[in-house]
Amino acid sequence: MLRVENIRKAFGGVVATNDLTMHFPKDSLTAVIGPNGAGKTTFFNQISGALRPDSGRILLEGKDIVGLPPTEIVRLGIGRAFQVSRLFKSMTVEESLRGALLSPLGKSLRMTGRFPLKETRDRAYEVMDQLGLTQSANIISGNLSHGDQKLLDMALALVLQPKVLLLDEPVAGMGPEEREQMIETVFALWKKGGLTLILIEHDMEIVFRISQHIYVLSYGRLLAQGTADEVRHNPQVIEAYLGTPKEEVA
Ligand SMILES: Nc1ncnc2c1ncn2[C@@H]1O[C@H](COP(=O)(O)OP(=O)(O)OP(=O)(O)O)[C@@H](O)[C@H]1O
Repeated sequence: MLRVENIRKAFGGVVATNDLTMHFPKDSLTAVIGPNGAGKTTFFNQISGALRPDSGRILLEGKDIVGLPPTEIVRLGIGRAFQVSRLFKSMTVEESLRGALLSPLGKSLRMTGRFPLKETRDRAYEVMDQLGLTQSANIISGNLSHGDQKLLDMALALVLQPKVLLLDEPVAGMGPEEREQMIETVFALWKKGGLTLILIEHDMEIVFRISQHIYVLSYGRLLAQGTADEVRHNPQVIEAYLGTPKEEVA
């Protein structure tokens, strides 16, 4: 579904992503982890088109998307929910979602037939149902709890029916209960099928629990990859996180 080949991005002397090659098969759930400053956000920024790689290719279903504007990348099927919610704070949840569908981008998706629904309301409610937001349909977005704001953030990406969804730290800043709920929601969403999910997350317990495949970055490079068990016991990963190869991560 999505393949990045040798992407490199430097900021002055800092190489934030250094020759990264990764593959995200259709309908997979993959986590990208790494210590602070490893290059995770820069990696997402390149996929979503916010940053252009200095070199390398990003192939979505075989088409190189490097250099395309972010709106075009969304139109091609890559959605992103942000670490910090960017919401229409003064609109209700339903209005926000319908607003996204009525935006030029939403309209163009509907017209190309990838989004065949005539009624934006139906689509808005479908996504609210999926994420457990229906009861909050009439609440002003700015008044939602932190967890529900993150759900709305995800809903705004989902309402446009992405093929690939980038989730940037979905449980950041949440208490244990909210965190559990969010992970269940994300996992159920992915389980339903039809979505290739890529997750940046600092909470290792969650990453190890739900990911099919994990890529570990360190100083912009791919340090390790594999299943949860492979990564958890990888001495290089343990060293990168704990500074000592003697103990195990988590
Ligand atoms: N716009 C920028 N200008 C200069 N340096 C940057 C910029 N963005 C990122 N960097 C640097 O690139 C490196 C990778 O940063 P990035 O934010 O991608 O890491 P990260 O893995 O997402 O970190 P965190 O987990 O702390 O969010 C860091 O050294 C960071 O200081």
